[in-house]
Amino acid sequence: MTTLCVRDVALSYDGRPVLEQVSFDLAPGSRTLLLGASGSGKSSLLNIVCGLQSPDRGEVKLGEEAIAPARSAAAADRVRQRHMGIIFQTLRLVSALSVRGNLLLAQKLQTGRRDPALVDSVLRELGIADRAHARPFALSQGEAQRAAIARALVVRPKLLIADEPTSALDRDNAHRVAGLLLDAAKASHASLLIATHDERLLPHFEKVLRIERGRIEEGRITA
Ligand SMILES: Nc1ncnc2c1ncn2[C@@H]1O[C@H](COP(=O)(O)OP(=O)(O)OP(=O)(O)O)[C@@H](O)[C@H]1O
Repeated sequence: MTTLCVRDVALSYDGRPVLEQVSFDLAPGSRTLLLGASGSGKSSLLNIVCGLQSPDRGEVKLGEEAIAPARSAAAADRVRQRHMGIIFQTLRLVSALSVRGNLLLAQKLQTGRRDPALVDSVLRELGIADRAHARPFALSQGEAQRAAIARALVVRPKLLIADEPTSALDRDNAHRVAGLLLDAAKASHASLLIATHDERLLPHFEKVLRIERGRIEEGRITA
């Protein structure tokens, strides 16, 4: 069984190819790094996987649900909202709301309903239950990062995606955040896909997808 299936995806900007024949699968509960130099196409590929951007060619499916080509942009949005948790490089917490308010809002927007018990349990899982009523500006960097991870988990996603979660961090904090993401994905039984150029994360992952000159090379991490 596969969580995510990407087949022969291609993308060009203004006639300049960025992705060519990109194919890979993610198994349920798998942990995968998407590695590539700056400008290699990682964010473009994540956008395509999330249904935020359409490829020129190719297919993307999450389970049985089509993301590309999608019946409509709204159909792709629905798959993303119901089944994906996304942690952006800039955390994008709403400053007017508490941490708990941010999580409840995300849940309502993505699923149409609030589940306060699930929100409280995710806050506990991430170790920030005691900061539930704090506003984002009052959080430490580490707490804000946990809040952003917690927000991605309140829909119990099948796929948890993070874009460059550690590039601005020192070594210890990079490993700590990687550990948090791995634990969070495991607790939610989600597949984890992290796009990064931070090779320090390699030891935490079982599979690596390397983008080079628009193509993906797939490898298993054995060390
Ligand atoms: N909307 C766009 N229009 C034209 N070119 C674009 C657009 N978005 C990205 N590009 C170009 O496509 C290439 C891939 O960009 P992308 O952001 O996907 O790479 P990346 O691997 O995520 O880079 P980084 O690690 O620096 O964030 C880059 O050369 C970028 O300049």
